[in-house]
Amino acid sequence: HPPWPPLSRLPVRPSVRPSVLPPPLSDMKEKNPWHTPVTIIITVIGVIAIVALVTVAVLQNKPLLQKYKYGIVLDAGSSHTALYLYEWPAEKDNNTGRVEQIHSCKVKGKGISSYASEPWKAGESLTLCMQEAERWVPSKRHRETPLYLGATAGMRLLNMENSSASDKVFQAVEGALQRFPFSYEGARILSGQEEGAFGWVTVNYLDDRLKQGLETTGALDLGGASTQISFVSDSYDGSESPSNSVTFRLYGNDYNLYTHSFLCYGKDQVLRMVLAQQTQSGPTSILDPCFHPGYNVTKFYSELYDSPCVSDRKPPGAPEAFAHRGDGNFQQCQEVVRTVFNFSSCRYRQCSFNGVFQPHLQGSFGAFSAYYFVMNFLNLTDTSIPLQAVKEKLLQYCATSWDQIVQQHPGVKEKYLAEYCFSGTYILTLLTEGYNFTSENYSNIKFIKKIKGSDAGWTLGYMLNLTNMIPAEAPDSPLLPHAGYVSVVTIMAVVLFVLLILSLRPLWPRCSKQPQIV
Ligand SMILES: Nc1ccn([C@@H]2O[C@H](COP(=O)(O)OP(=O)(O)OP(=O)(O)O)[C@@H](O)[C@H]2O)c(=O)n1
Ligand SMILES: [Ca+2]
Repeated sequence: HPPWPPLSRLPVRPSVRPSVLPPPLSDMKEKNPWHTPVTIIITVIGVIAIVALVTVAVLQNKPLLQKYKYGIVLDAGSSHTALYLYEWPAEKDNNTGRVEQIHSCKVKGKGISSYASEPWKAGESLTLCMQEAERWVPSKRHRETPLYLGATAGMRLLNMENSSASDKVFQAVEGALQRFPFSYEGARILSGQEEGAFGWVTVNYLDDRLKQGLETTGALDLGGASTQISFVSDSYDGSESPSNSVTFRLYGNDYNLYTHSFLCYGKDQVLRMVLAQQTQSGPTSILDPCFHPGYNVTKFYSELYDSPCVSDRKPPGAPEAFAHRGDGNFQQCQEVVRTVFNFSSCRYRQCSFNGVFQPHLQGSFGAFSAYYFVMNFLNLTDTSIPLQAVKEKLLQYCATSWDQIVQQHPGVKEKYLAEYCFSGTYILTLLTEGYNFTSENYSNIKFIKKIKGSDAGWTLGYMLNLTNMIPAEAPDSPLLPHAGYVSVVTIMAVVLFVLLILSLRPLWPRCSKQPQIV
């Protein structure tokens, strides 16, 4: 017998709550069983505990207000100086923290070695970029921010030629840098090996290859006065030609790096050598296959031969100047460029050129600085283009008249513009005939400027080394990534809380009788 009348006998009321349901809250005689002081207190304490636990977990592992440290490196190259500003999370100097370039500044004017006769100007030239760095680094970090200056081939040559002049340039630079509130850590000339090795460290650090112990990428750097090649080859253990060997232990891995720096083989000095080759007899005019037809500029013998790379070849009794005229012939240009390489003697198993040992090329390569400027200008950074097609493109480009070139590139400095035919030819010849890249492995080269926002070059590797930012051994990695850790703590806290509530069941107020049907 149903406790209530059958549905058909219920009085029909328009859209009303069936009377079998509990009455509205206001009608209820009993309190909600969860609204007792005990459950309210437990809930509040539980929620506070969970919030506290999660907050501690988050704060403990990752300060919400991330603090950063900074480092500044000045790259005093032969053709120009550039300032690089790096930043990294303050707590993680030497393991998981990643160093990033946050700013760079190109110093106006030429490289510091060009101020040999007026050294104070070398120091002065750095002021604007240094003031910029002062604004970029938060002032309370100024004093602890290390500042380094490294000079490369331009100062190497000046030091060889006139060491007191190079000392004076350094004094001027030092004086200028010490006026800034940073922690000045010195200015010096890097050796060719350092320049090559630190470029390699930079490329592989930015690619995350060192920390992960992956196969490394070789580094090809082309400057104005020297060029570097650095790579790891299984066929090289350092015993053959030890002067080319640099060993590192980084993140628990040993690396035996082959590196060589060719002084005078940066593109500005090679151009001098190529011009020296064409002015051996002291002519008043030359027709240069590496320059565009119609190019015609007066050049001075005294300026051309003012470098240790060519000074001993100055033709005796040469006139003051010569007309440098372009002929635009890639093949003939390559022939002249070849004359700067000496392939005749090698006392090792194998050599690149000038009797310098080079192991078998291995792996991929990143080619940066002037390699990139030139190949990017020529639209030839894509190395999947067959070598033969690259040569054909260059052949066409070199044959284009100077008038047309100037017209087609109104925004490019004429000094740069005039030299891309020569530079492209030199790069191709250096890679294929100097270093022995072939049409098969040419595509292993990548022409790059930046990796993940930081410029490829020796500066980052140099700073990482001097600040001991790459540990020899792999850092202990946390069991869980931060997000996983926080999730686990949260889930555990919620589970514990529910268990607590359940365990307090005996204390729960008993559910009262069903409300009566009215
Ligand atoms: N947009 C640009 C910028 C630079 N260059 C050329 O690139 C060379 C300089 O390359 P860089 O790597 O800056 O050389 P440095 O560091 O100054 O020289 P080094 O490393 O030999 O000391 C110079 O010949 C310069 O004319 C270029 O062709 N196009
Ligand atoms: Ca350089």
